[in-house]
Amino acid sequence: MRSAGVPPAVEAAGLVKRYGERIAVDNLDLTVPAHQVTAVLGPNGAGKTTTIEACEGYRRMDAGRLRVLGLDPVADGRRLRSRIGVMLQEGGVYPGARAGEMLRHVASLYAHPLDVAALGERLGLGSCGRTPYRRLSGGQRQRLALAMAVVGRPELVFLDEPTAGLDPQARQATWELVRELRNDGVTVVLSTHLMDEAEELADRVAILDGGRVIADGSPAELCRGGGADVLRFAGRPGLDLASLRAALPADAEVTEPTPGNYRITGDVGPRLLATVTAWCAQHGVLADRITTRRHTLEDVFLELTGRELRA
Ligand SMILES: Nc1ncnc2c1ncn2[C@@H]1O[C@H](COP(=O)(O)OP(=O)(O)OP(=O)(O)O)[C@@H](O)[C@H]1O
Repeated sequence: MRSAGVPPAVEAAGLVKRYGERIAVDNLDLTVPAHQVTAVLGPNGAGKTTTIEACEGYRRMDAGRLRVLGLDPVADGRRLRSRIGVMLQEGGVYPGARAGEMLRHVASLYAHPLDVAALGERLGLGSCGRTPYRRLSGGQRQRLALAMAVVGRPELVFLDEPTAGLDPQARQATWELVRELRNDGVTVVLSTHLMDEAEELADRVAILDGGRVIADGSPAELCRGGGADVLRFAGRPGLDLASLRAALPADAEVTEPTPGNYRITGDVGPRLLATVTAWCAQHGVLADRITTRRHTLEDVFLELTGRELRA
C-alpha cells in the first residue's frame, strides 16, 4: 500500500478546546493517513471546524498534542502553511478583489503553483476572472475557495464542505479534482454533511460527536460494523424457518415479523439472494416483493449519532 511506513499527515491525541463552559473538543484522538482522502463527518456542533482549524494553525487547543506533517501548527505555522492548502469559507476576503487576482495572488505565494488559467477554466471560473468577489454567486465563491486551496500544489489539503450549495455539474467537477489530488499523492481532509460524498471519495471516515471521534474506519468497515443488510420477501405465512435458516450462511438470520412477511439479515449479496430464491423454488414458494437494502454510511451515521437535531 502506498502509505505503508509513511508517517501520518495528522496526528492528534487528547485534544481539548473549551469556549467558556462549553467543551467544543473533548479529548479527541485522530490520525489522518498520508496520501489518502479522510472525510470528517459529524452533526452540527460536533467539533469538526474547531479541529480542522487547529490543524491549519488558526486555532490553539487548550490541551493535547497535535502534529501536522510532523509540525506544530501554531509554533511552526509559517513552515506548515507553505505545505498545506486551506479552503476557507466566507470571510477574510476583500470584497472588491477580482477572482482572477485573488487566485494569482495565492499562486504567487507558492514555489510551484498550478497553471492558474487552466485551473480556473477547469472549475468553471474562466468567465469570472475579472468579477469582484462580492459579485460572485455562492457557487462561484465556493469554487474559487477550492481553487485557492489547491493552486499551490500542497501536500495536504483541508476542504471544508467543498460541495455545499454547488449544482450537480460543479459537484462532479469538484469530486473529479479531489480524486486527481489523491492520485497525485496529495492527502485530503474534507469535512462534509453529505454521506454520498464521503462514500464516493473517502478512503477513511472519522465520525465526530460531542467533540470526540466516535467511529473511524473505511466506509466499508464502518458499514459492516454498523449493522446488517436486510433482504425481505413475502410468501405464504408459516414457512419452515428452520429449513430456510439451514440453507443460509451461518451469519444470516431469518424471521417472520408479520405473517407472510420474511426478513433475512446478514451479508446481503447476489449469493444470498440466489440461495433464498432456490430454497423458495424447492419448497414451492412464490417469493413476492423481494427487496434488498444494504447498510449505508448514512444508516451508520444515524445509528451512532442519533436522530435528534443538534442545538
Ligand atoms: N468562537 C467560538 N466561540 C464559542 N463557541 C464556539 C466557537 N466556535 C465554535 N464554538 C462551539 O463549539 C462547538 C463546536 O463547533 P464547531 O464549529 O467546531 O462544530 P462543527 O462540527 O464544525 O459544526 P457544523 O457542522 O455546524 O459546522 C459548538 O458547540 C459551537 O457552538
